[in-house]
Amino acid sequence: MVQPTSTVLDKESLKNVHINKSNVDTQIKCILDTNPVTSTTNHNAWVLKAISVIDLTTLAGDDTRSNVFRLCAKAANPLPSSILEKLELKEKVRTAAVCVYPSRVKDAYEAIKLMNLNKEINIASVATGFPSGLYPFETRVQEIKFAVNSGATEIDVVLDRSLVLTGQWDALFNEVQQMRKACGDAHLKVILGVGELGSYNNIYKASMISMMAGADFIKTSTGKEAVNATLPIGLVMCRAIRKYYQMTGVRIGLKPAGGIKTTRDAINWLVLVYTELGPEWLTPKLFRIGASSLLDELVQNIILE
Ligand SMILES: O=C[C@H](O)COP(=O)(O)O
Repeated sequence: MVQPTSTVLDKESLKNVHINKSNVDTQIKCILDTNPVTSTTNHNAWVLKAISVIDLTTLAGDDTRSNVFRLCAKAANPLPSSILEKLELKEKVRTAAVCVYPSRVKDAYEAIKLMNLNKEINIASVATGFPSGLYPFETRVQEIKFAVNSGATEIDVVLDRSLVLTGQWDALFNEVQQMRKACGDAHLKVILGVGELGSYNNIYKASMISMMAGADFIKTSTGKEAVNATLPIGLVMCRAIRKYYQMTGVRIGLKPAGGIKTTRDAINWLVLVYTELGPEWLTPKLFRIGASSLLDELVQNIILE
């Protein structure tokens, strides 16, 4: 669990952040020119890596206990036996977590307990007035406690974007710090809602403030905004994570989420993180992909010879 580090970093220093959009776009083009897929074995290794970092998500108004049970079964056994037999894998492949609404956490907890996989599959819950964050602070914090008490081990909170858009950095820091406290031992992922933050500078600053206030992960989006996880935005967040690591020695995770649907999308994100943060970030402890419809596509793209 990451502790708040406001004493290490000075919030005032964020005033001089200027991120140049055309530089970001050029750098993304260079990164994506590096195609890591060089053979069938290597292609499958990237696909399996992508599966292992998925937070398998259902965040729909019609979510029920039974579809959460099905989601958990899929997270536990994402590959059909026909593929398992052909690949002869040494290690079991599972997704890193499932991600649900607070009221469905109990169902996920019971499903995962039934399979005896509590230590292998994390249970993430969205909270704090997902997706807008525009609810009273008291109820937002109560949602965190409710989800933790129901069995969530990871909490994906949303920021109140208005605090970013009006430059209320201290208020933002205080809110995230209190959310961190409410999580107790659960990991805190802070969803920035990047598509509604107005500029790359704001995305960078909100990333820094969230990390200073104790986020274990910074996450791009709820999946409900018009603009969700894009690679240029991912690059800006990686740069903030790298800067934070250089200044504190603490590694914070990245979770792109929202609109990641294809094998190419997933591999591009892995390449971005590998290039910008290094191979040590390509583990479920430091990298997740939040997605509701990516898994089937990845499984279909495993090449069997
Ligand atoms: O947190 C995860 C996102 O809500 C998933 O978005 P998606 O449904 O576009 O994959």
